[in-house]
Amino acid sequence: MMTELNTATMPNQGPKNVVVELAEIVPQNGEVFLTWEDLWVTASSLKNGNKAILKGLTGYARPGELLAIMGPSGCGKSTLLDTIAGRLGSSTSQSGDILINGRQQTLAYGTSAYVTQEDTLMATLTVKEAVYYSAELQLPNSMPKSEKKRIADMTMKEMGLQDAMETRIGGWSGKGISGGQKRRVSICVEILTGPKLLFLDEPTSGLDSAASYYVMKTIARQCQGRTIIASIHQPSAEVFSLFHSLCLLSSGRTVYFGPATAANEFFALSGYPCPSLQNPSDHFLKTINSDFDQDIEEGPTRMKSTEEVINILIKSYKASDKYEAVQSQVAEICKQEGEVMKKRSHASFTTQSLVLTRRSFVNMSRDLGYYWLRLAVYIVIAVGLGTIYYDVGFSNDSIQARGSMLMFVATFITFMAIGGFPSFVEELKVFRREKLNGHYGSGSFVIANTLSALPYLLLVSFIPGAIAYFLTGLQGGFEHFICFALVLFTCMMLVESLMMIVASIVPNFLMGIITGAGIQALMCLSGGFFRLPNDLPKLFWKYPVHYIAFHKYAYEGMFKNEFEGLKIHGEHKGKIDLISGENILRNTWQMDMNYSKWVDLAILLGMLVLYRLLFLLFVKAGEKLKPAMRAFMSTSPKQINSSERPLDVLAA
Ligand SMILES: Nc1ncnc2c1ncn2[C@@H]1O[C@H](COP(=O)(O)OP(=O)(O)OP(=O)(O)O)[C@@H](O)[C@H]1O
Repeated sequence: MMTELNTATMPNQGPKNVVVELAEIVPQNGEVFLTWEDLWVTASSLKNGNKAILKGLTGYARPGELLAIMGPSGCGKSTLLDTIAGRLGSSTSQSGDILINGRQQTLAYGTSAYVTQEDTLMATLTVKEAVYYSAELQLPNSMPKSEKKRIADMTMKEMGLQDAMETRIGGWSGKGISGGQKRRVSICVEILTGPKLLFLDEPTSGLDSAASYYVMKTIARQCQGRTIIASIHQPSAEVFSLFHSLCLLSSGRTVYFGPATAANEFFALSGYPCPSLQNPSDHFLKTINSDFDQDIEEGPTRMKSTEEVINILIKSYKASDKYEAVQSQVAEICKQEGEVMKKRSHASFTTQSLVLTRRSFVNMSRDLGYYWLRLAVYIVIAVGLGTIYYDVGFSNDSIQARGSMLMFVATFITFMAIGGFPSFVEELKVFRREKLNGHYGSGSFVIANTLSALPYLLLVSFIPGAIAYFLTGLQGGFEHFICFALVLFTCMMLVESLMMIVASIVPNFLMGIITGAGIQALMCLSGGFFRLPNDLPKLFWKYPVHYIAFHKYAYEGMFKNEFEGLKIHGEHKGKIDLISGENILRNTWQMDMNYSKWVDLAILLGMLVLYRLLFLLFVKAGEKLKPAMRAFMSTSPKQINSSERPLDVLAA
């Protein structure tokens, strides 16, 4: 489509009629046209009030093109990407129109991918495993396994990862592949399915110039039928030549938006030509970087501050044919009201749950901090418990000893399940990234995490449990031991589930550990051991905390298991009396004897299901609440302080 535009007079340019080529703008085969108009983003803080990050940006991205967003550090590149990808944090508010194919619609599940600046990968997997698992998770069930493997191998090769395929990714738990290779793995797992819309936040950071070129070339090659938007810091001339369009930002304002090849001419016509032998992108960034307060030479004698130069460039852009072309293109795309985005076909829920279970199981087996370290510490503690309470006997004193030993197991051993929290938080980060990119849903993750943890939790509860149980000489019999170990196992799973809920609410793992520990401390205080049930203050501690705390049922289950059927050899006036365990439970520990230990175990299992469902609910609520909060916080541009509005908007 060709449109003739009458452009306004531009500094250093005479008025002219410009013929701008408008691309074919009817989206086909799930293609995506993305437009944003008068986009404002503000961050609000109590200390600094409202601060505009993006100031009235307008632009578009089309299928078959690679749009590069460039600008000095802090100019708003990531914010722009986050905003148009619908991922803006709730601490910011936005206004303006973002349309997909001319419609106000959300990106359908799995149609877009976002490679974030931070590489969030599973540190324990090798590159090959990470990409294979990702292919199995994302590609549809109808595709043969060999084809999935072929696509994964080809993509890894394209990303230059063939030599690192067998190396572990590594991370906080140990060194693995380099930062640049991680970047490439992150890109690799997102382009496996060829999403129709791809956002890349600084895909070349950490890469050397050759790797940057090859990675960007691979990305540019994916453009056919796809819309790709990448923020980039400092592209070499070769990388720059791969861009179709360029969006140049400075302090949240557009300095230039248009064909990448025409940017040089724009700078020259605005009075700031690129010196010969200088990389054009270096020149652009140097000219518009106001962070260092450098004056820019303008002729042999005149100097201008960077801020002045930026304002000149912005005015120049506003008066240029490029600006007109952007407005016309956006209007034209919006008029079309094209395709409604459809979900991409992907692996079934069962396949995703199974693949995730396998992946999580492998991760848990390789991450020492997840279970192995805990198993070792538990064994040491169990030996400690067993030797301190060794062969506890049946005397009067053994009542207190048995009670203390069981309380320690039900409270402190389970409390230490918190130790696996950092590993879980790392896994949760990977889940969040993959979930946002539509690799799978929250349900598969919760199921997979539960199933993969089962064997390890059985190990860490049964082995140390057996050591402590038999060394102490608690009630003999298989049934008694199984009940004791099952209560311990369920409590450990409950603590893990509690920590999962905490992780879904609290932003970082240090705060998570403190919060989780605090909640458990309150529950164990009201569990009925440190203060007997009838002595607990009625308000709050007894009703409701005592009944909500899983410790009540854990103590009851373990105590009933131990004391029921037990005969204690008590001494009364020099004579030996046999005291029944039931009496001790009723009178010494004030236990509710209206139901059996198995009911306590069943209540604990019910709580476990409830906790896992709550975790699922919190994860899902988070997904729904974020956009709602953003919509609630969205402001109209008029609410933004007028001093923040850019020159061009004020002038209009
Ligand atoms: N939630 C927020 N609250 C307050 N300020 C914010 C928030 N998000 C971004 N900013 C500020 O907005 C500006 C732009 O941030 P952004 O991350 O988009 O920049 P960038 O161009 O991507 O930078 P870099 O290239 O260094 O990654 C920065 O000054 C940043 O401090």
